[in-house]
Amino acid sequence: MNQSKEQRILNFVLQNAVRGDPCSVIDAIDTYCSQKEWAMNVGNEKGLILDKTVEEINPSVALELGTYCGYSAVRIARLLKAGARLLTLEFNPEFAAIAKQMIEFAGVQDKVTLIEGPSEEIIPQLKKKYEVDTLDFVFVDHWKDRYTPDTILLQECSLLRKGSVLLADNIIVPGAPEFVNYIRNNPRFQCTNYPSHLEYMKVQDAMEKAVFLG
Ligand SMILES: O=C(NCCCCc1cc2cnccc2s1)c1cc(-c2ccc(F)cc2)cc(O)c1O
Ligand SMILES: [Mg+2]
Repeated sequence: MNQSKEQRILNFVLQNAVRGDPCSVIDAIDTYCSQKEWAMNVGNEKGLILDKTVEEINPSVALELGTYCGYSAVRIARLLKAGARLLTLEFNPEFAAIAKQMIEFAGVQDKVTLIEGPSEEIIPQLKKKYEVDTLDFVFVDHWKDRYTPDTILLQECSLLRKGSVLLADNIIVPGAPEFVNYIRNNPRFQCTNYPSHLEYMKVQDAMEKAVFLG
């Protein structure tokens, strides 16, 4: 049975990065995916926007929708203060298995809770089952047609508080036009657009930051 692309990415990291060094894991994934096989990691250019947003907020509790191979989970977790935590949701069991190994190799497993399942099922469980009060930061990077319903669901589940920050990937490619329309016309959110490029490509993309006003 030949290997998946995601398994090849993990193998490259295991052979080329340094165990316990998140930056070397991030660099190895970016090297592989820019030189060998494209993959839907947020990448280094948009990754720097993610880094700056996380550093600005310094979240105690962060949520990621869409783990994939764990690239952005490692990027976020490496910046979290002692005691802070990241919950990351992945729908695909194969991707979740790769991400678990990636997160452990990077040495950030103590900060990260990887949850397998659909967002619409998991989000309503965050308070009771995962002991979340409110979320300081949400990185939105899953199915593009779930950005809006899940932003509504987060509000319905009282998981956002005044100042909670959402950062959404892929505003242009693949695109999330319904989300852009929803969030920019919603008086309860203060939005900022960050033009960038699709990971590992010269194609325009963007991220959208939305601060919940309560
Ligand atoms: O689809 C993308 N990401 C979503 C996959 C999420 C699956 C999940 C659903 C779900 C539901 N509940 C909980 C957890 C989860 S995880 C994606 C795609 C491209 C892309 C692909 C081809 C292309 F030509 C140009 C860009 C670039 C990107 O940066 C992406 O993020
Ligand atoms: Mg993305």
